[in-house]
Amino acid sequence: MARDMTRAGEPLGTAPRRAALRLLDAVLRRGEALDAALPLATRALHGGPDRGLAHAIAAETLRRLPDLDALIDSATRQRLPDDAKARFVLRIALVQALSLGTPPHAAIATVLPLIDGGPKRLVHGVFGTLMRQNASLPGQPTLPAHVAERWRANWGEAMVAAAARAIAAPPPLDLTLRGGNVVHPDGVSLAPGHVRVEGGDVPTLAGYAEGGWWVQDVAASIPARLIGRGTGHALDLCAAPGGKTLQLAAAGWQVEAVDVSQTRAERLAQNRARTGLSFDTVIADVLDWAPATPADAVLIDAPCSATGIFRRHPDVLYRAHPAVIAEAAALQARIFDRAADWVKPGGVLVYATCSLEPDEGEAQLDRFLATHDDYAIEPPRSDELPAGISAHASGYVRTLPTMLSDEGNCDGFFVARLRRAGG
Ligand SMILES: C[S@@+](CC[C@H](N)C(=O)[O-])C[C@H]1O[C@@H](n2cnc3c(N)ncnc32)[C@H](O)[C@@H]1O
Repeated sequence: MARDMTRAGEPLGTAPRRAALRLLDAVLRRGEALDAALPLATRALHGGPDRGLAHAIAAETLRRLPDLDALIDSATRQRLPDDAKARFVLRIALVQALSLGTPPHAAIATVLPLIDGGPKRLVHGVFGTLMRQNASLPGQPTLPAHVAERWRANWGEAMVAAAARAIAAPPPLDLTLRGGNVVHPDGVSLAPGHVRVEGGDVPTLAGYAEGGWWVQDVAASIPARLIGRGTGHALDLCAAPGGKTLQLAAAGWQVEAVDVSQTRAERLAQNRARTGLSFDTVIADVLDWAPATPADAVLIDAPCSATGIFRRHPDVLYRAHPAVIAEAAALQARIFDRAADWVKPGGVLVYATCSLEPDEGEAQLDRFLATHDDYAIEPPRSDELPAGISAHASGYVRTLPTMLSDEGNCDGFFVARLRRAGG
């Protein structure tokens, strides 16, 4: 039976803060994904609101980490080690008081029990000093230095500034529409079959139960847009939870959706049931598996560092180390090469990653084209792309945080469409 982690004698509300501490520990010390750590870290909490609070505290701490640490360092004579529990607890107290609107006395009272015999007086003292100084967080968050440095080197200063601005505010919610007359919340449309809404609790939004739409960032809708409408056989490789599978099925294709993860494939099944769209699912490792026949269209949404989705998943900023990017890039190259054999002559191959790292995008395309002379890049027409997004001069699509800045930005994606010779 679930047990509230608030222990006897602790202030009410300590339990979600303890769960937030566990989440931060999972991400920052063990390199786990925030969402993957959520079930275990929050398993003893009663109900959704406490779980939501724990997640919100941890996610906001990750969005604000360098600025929170700078405040902590300004108020300690001896720098606290990065992994000191006192630093973790201070981050949680400060982010609540300075960003989440928690009254300071509640922010500190609910974290002090987490110190467990540690330097409570130090934590209390640092927090009190900063509150008396009217400490505040900058309007534009500071990105972790190693990420800012890498992105500056690859994309320039304007991209780093745009990324920092983009992480400051909750991103809008993009919906992909199934087609026809479907019920959906009001919003702004940046492309056919797309609507951007302000956000909210997804299952309560208009039309969710009817299954006429699904959540998918506008940039994430580009890969399937570049395959377009068709009635032939389409392979969707690395398909779960299925945003692109649903798009392809809605566009008329006979889709075979392949993913290695049984758990994630369950999300594919739920999405199929809710939208009423039809497609086949295969649970397999694409490095071992092969289709029975080549397909008219193949979409690879390759596993990657996911740095392009840092707005909704700020933990990627702390997990996507160079070694992780290099490992993902090696896997992407293997999947890309295998999929090349699964496209019919004259068919189309779309390669995509939700990454802001050229090694997972531009460099993959260069390597592929240098080793596959039966493929040529097929640049998108402007009417195939959402408003405000254009193709790179080399014919692929690269979305960056500098794009759609007046509309609420978009995820970072790399998408290339290739046509196989013959047919
Ligand atoms: C970027 S996500 C896919 C998102 C999905 N295409 C969508 O639009 O909802 C990458 C997926 O690749 C899957 N994956 C990773 N390695 C794989 C492999 N070797 N074979 C098949 N699927 C793999 C993961 O389970 C994950 O679901």
